[in-house]
This record gives sequence, C-alpha cells and structure tokens, in this order.
Amino acid sequence: MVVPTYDEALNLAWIVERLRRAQPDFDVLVVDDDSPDGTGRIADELAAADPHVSVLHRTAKGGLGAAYLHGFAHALDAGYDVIGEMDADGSHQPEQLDRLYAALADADLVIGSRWVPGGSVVNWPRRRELLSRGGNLYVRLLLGVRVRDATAGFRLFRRTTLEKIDLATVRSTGYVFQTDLVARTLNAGLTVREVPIEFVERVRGDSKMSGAVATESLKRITEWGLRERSRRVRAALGSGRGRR
Ligand SMILES: Nc1nc2c(ncn2[C@@H]2O[C@H](COP(=O)(O)OP(=O)(O)O[C@H]3O[C@H](CO)[C@@H](O)[C@H](O)[C@@H]3O)[C@@H](O)[C@H]2O)c(=O)[nH]1
Repeated sequence: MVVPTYDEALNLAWIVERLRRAQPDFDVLVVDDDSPDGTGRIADELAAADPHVSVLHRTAKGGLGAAYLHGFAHALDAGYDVIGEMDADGSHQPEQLDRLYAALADADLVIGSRWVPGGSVVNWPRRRELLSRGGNLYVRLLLGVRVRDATAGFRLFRRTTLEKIDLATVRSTGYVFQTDLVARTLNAGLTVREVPIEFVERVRGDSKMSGAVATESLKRITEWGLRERSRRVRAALGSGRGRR
C-alpha cells in the first residue's frame, strides 16, 4: 500500500500498525514530502522496526498526485502485482481492505466508495460532504464517468492497470489525480468496481484540502470535459461528411 503523508506525525504509527495487523502480507510504502512535523522520522523508525514498511523521502510538498506517482513508480519497479492507495489519517479503515481485495478478482481497479449504496461518511462536516458529492456529480456530467466516487483515495489497482494508463503523461499534482486515474482506467476499456466503505473523518491533524487543490480540480475537469465534447463534435461532423 502506498501511503502519502504530509504532517501526519499524530497518525502515522497508529495507521501503519492497524494496516499491518489487518493485512500482514501487505507491504507499506510511506511517501513523505519532508513534513515539517517530523512524520518522515517516524516513518524511518517504523521502517527500521518492520521489514514490511519502507519510506520514500521527497524534498518538498509537491501534492498528493505527485507523491502517488513517485510511490507507484517504486512499487512497479519492485514487481508488486497489486498496488494500493490509502490516506494516513484514519479516514480509510485498513480493516475494510479484505472486501476491496476480494472485489479485485473481477476488476482492474477497485474503489472504496462513500457514495454507493452501503457506503457512508462519519463526522464529515456538511461542507465537505457537499463538496465531495458536488464534485463527483460534476465529474459524471462533464466526463461521463459512470462511477459514484471518482475522487476517493482508498483503492487497489492491478499492476497491469497502472501499466496500461500511461502514468508518464499524468500532470495532475493535487487531489484531481484521483479522478484522472479513474477516467484513464475507464478510457483504457478496463473495469472499475466500487465497494462501499465507511469513511471516518480524521480526529487528529488537519486536512490538506485547500483552495488551490479545489481550483486545480475544477479547472482540469472542466478542460477535460470541454476537450472531450469538442472531440465528439468533430467526430460526429466528420462521420456526417463521410455519409453525404
Ligand atoms: N506526500 C504528500 N502527501 C499528501 C499531500 N497532501 C496530502 N497528503 C496526504 O494525503 C492523504 C489525504 O490528505 P487529506 O488532506 O487528509 O485528505 P482529506 O481532505 O481528508 O481527504 C479527501 O481527499 C483525499 C485525496 O484524494 C481522498 O483520498 C480522501 O478519500 C478524501 O476524499 C493524507 O495522508 C495526507 O497526509 C502532499 O502534498 N504530499
């Protein structure tokens, strides 16, 4: 599992311990962006005590997407067949990974979803719930992506999925990375399955969601949607001309 961290000193040891207990066969790769609160040092201590834990130290805060790209490159190089994503703050419960893993039997990407029947959020401020539901609706309308929770960050990918979606061309640095990867997976003709999860708002530390992160998401999704629409219009005009 790739676990990106920025200022998660209050959460990291707790979540890694839960993850290792819930899935003793899984390895954990913490990708830390030189967190000022010393998360990187805690990650080093966890790695020193457990051969299933390793750490990638990045030199500065580069965004969630950039951290995942770095982590995925390492996991692919290391030869893993299944590569996962999970937040470090306890929002994603390692105890629910069994169900995600089982669903990967007939899928190329499994998403732990808050917005399918059976999914839920606990203690999320109303504002965040609206932002997530509204963002996902926007993604469905503009990109035609038939997924209820395209912004979720609790996932399992088959290695082959990451190999097919051309990660070298991904430019999404922030949270829009999540939507980008879902759209790429579907565009590659691969299967995405959503498994209901209970998402629990963090109790320690702060979310790194910011105005800049939200703006990047809005801008990119709008650009992709408009580009796709004009591509469809051009294709329709082209085939119309061909028929005349
Ligand atoms: N390395 C690194 N990690 C980061 C960065 N920004 C955030 N993170 C880490 O990414 C995880 C998610 O960040 P949060 O700030 O806790 O996200 P949230 O608002 O609670 O969660 C929402 O957005 C996430 C991003 O896609 C989703 O994963 C999550 O499901 C939820 O919808 C945490 O482990 C956090 O430390 C960064 O720039 N660099």
